Amino acid sequence: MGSSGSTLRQRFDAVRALGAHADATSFDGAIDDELAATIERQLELLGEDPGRDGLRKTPSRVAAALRFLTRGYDMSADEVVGDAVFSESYRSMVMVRDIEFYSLCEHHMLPFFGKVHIAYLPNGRVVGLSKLPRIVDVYARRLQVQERLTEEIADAIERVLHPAGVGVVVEAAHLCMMMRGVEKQNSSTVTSAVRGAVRDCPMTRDEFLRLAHGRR
Ligand SMILES: Nc1nc2c(ncn2[C@@H]2O[C@H](COP(=O)(O)OP(=O)(O)OP(=O)(O)O)[C@@H](O)[C@H]2O)c(=O)[nH]1
Ligand SMILES: [Zn+2]
Repeated sequence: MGSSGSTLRQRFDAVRALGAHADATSFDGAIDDELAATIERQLELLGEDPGRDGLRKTPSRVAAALRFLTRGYDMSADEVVGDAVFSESYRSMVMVRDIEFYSLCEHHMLPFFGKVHIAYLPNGRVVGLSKLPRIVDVYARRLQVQERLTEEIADAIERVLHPAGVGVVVEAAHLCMMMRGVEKQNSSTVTSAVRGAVRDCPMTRDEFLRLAHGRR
């Protein structure tokens, strides 16, 4: 599986290669059933009784939750933006701040979550504002590391909008550093990706950092 994730078809083929659901008609159904079976097995290995009342539906619930939390694999930035790109002469910085996100770290499959700030410099075109948080979800709803999430959001905005510059800042807390491992409750991780004039022009870069830190 590459960093962009596999397609539903590839995942279905993988499920079929295991010999399960050879004649299933629904890709989604086959994957959900196979996921639930592995979760039932995990419960057994953890010493639980998957047959007891409270756990009977847990494998299918967890399967559905995992599919929801990784639904970005079935989405693309181009699709979510659609035709919401509009000709405009406005050329100053546009920033959408404090976009909350939830992702799963690819090392432990535990949540990391926080806020994304996105800025771009229009180059004759602006994008519908809601599409920026939608782009965040396309890449956050996958197994990720924070650095790649940051870069992928910036890459997508460049590709879709061809702006004069892009800046993305991600601030996050990682549960794998909080509830296990080093058990540090108050650290936060900040990553950034800057492109075009947001990287190369000192004044623009300063404006971006000021806005990203909530100063005017
Ligand atoms: N760079 C980066 N590292 C991450 C991210 N999420 C989790 N990690 C780290 O991935 C690393 C995996 O290290 P390993 O030594 O293989 O795994 P581990 O023994 O579980 O490590 P500890 O968390 O230190 O107990 C850890 O240092 C995690 O903090 C992320 O988004 N970016
Ligand atoms: Zn982790």
